[in-house]
Amino acid sequence: MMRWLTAGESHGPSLVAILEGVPAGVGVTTDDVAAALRRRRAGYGRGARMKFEQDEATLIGGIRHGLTQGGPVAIQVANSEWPKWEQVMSPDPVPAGELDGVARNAPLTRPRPGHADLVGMQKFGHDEARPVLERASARETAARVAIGEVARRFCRQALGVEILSHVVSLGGIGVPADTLPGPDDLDSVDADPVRCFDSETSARMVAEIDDTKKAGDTLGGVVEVLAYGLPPGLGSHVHWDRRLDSRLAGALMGIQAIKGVELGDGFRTAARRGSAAHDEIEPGDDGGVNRRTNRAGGVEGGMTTGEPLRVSAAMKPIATVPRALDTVDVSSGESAQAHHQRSDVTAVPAAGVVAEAMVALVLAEAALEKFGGDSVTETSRNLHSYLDGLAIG
Ligand SMILES: Cc1cc2nc3c(=O)[nH]c(=O)nc-3n(C[C@H](O)[C@H](O)[C@H](O)COP(=O)(O)O)c2cc1C
Ligand SMILES: C=C(O[C@@H]1CC(C(=O)O)=C[C@@H](OP(=O)(O)O)[C@H]1O)C(=O)O
Repeated sequence: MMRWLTAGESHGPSLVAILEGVPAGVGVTTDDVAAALRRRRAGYGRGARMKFEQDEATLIGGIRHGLTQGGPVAIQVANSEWPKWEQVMSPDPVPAGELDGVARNAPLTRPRPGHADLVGMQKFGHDEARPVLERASARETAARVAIGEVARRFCRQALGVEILSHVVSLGGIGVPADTLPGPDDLDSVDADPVRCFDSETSARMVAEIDDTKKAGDTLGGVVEVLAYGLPPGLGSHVHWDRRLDSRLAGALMGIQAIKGVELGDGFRTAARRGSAAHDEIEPGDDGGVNRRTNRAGGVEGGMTTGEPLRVSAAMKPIATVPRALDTVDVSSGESAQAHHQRSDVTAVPAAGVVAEAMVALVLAEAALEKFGGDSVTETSRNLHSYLDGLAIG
């Protein structure tokens, strides 16, 4: 069984993530994790904070000489801005008077619509938003990306699976319907300013980000995660919470600001006739079976089919809108403008990187359920024995 947790606040000393149940022998280094974290910070349209704040990754458990050892993997992602927040976010009580007049400690009493601010204050009994927004902030996704990199490497090394993502729409501008990066295209997607695989569409997205920035507004969009090389049979049809589609949807909806998830052609399939909605099966050259299409996105009956996995996630526009939204100042009960310091115009390219991490964690867990193994070698041997014994394949 694999399980994981993160802890930490946006302006705290560091985030930390623990991933338990990783087999021994996964090759991963500090540089690998740092490179994954850099990918999450990139993307045209991200805000000033991405430039001046650095993620400082430290592997603090479970990895020795570049290989996982079988114990829990713990990764710390420190925040280079911490010294400025040491008093405001101090875990221990701060001596009386020390925070008087400190601007960044001013109570945030104007909750921002679209954030956890207001309902978090109501639920947890806070009179200002700081204790809510510090944990709700998507900076937490840095911790997920760190352990997601371990899961991605396990998927690659034990199963031969490659996971990547690309932006399929941003601010309503979408790629042509047949845009599909292959397993080796991650670097070229990453080289694009908005992580879009179609350069003409990318240029229009960049122009839309520029216009939106001038207008003091923000944008959302859709990312698609692809996984190539999956065996048939991860997940199960036998119960709702064993279905791989259910688990992928939960994992992606668990990313801040994701409001919809689609497997394969998803909502487009709902508008088709049955004869044009499914993936017909035909005999393969090697005595096996082929699919004519992959509209289902590589999952049928809650199980991988062996076709590429395609799962998309829709992100709402950034909620801290520079042209601030209306709210109420809870200290006075009067109408006010929502609190705003700075904002990204869009974080859709970064959301793709986070979505890859979540998919990697789900696939690694599902693979370990199916094949077991306490080492990469053992998982891989079990996978090949299963593939060799497939009655139809
Ligand atoms: C990678 C990433 C970066 C984000 N950056 C910002 C940001 O700069 N400003 C902002 O207001 N929201 C940002 N968000 C979204 C907020 O975290 C999100 O709107 C908030 O958690 C409320 O969304 P929810 O209702 O889905 O929880 C970001 C989300 C992600 C995934
Ligand atoms: C710091 C990160 O993202 C932050 C996520 C975020 C939010 O509300 O989710 C709001 C912004 O923070 P702030 O409003 O404090 O400047 C982003 O910069 C990060 O991704 O590393």
